[in-house]
Amino acid sequence: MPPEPRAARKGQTDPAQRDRRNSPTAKAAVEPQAKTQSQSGAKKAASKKASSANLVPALLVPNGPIALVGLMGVGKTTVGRRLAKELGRPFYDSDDEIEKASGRTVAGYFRDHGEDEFRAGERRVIDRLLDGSDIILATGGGAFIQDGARDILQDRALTIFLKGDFETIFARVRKKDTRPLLKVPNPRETFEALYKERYPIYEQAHIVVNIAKGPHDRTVQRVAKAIDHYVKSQNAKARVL
Ligand SMILES: Nc1ncnc2c1ncn2[C@@H]1O[C@H](COP(=O)(O)OP(=O)(O)OP(=O)(O)O)[C@@H](O)[C@H]1O
Ligand SMILES: O=C(O)C1=C[C@@H](O)[C@@H](O)[C@H](O)C1
Ligand SMILES: [Mg+2]
Repeated sequence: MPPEPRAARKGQTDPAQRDRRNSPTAKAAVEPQAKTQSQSGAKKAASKKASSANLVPALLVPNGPIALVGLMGVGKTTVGRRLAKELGRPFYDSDDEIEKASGRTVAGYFRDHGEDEFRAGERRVIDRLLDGSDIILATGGGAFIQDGARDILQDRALTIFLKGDFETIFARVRKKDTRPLLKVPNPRETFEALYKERYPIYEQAHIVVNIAKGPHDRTVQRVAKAIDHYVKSQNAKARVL
């Protein structure tokens, strides 16, 4: 079930709004609002510097967790960290949290405990992180593929599938040899198999965003706009019902 359309202005976490979030009248009352920054101002701000604020001018963003899902290398961590900065929200990465909790690298954890235990740990970490707070969560590439973690993510977060074409993301993952699933004699074949198996599952996310060509920040902007559209479409539905 997608989360309720709990819209807030960018960076705001309004507790009163949270309390109202399950009320149908509250849904209907959330109107798309005029942008507070002019388009030209937004463009200037966006082009000024990759890491500067205001890449994401005054869009509607729901309260509660937002989770990025998708294949390894697509940019969940990179984009998630920047999105969190733009929205003024805390950022977490499930792989990092597993590493912190276990004192092992992801690769070390796979090696010593195997994938099944890693998945159980991943599920626990995601369960702990999704406590309703307004966080941005970058998930590990396989998190959304396992039923248990996917159910938790779908129930308690607004999920966003970052979708990239095979060659672009394979070129990225080839640069590092830290990903245990790709430490195989033919990583291209393995990656292709994961791509084919997993894409239909990632498609179940509440929102799908094609990654942009070029700098990370273009994708950050796309994600923010997609969230805004999603909230507005949910509000429109609430008004019709
Ligand atoms: N738009 C981009 N242009 C160029 N490189 C990028 C872009 N987005 C991400 N990258 C690079 O691709 C690599 C993988 O990105 P990242 O670690 O964010 O992916 P991920 O989806 O979190 O992967 P994993 O599931 O393995 O954690 C990083 O080195 C990152 O800098
Ligand atoms: O795609 C996957 O299954 C994985 C992706 C990484 O983020 C790590 O969670 C781990 O390497 C497994
Ligand atoms: Mg990552």
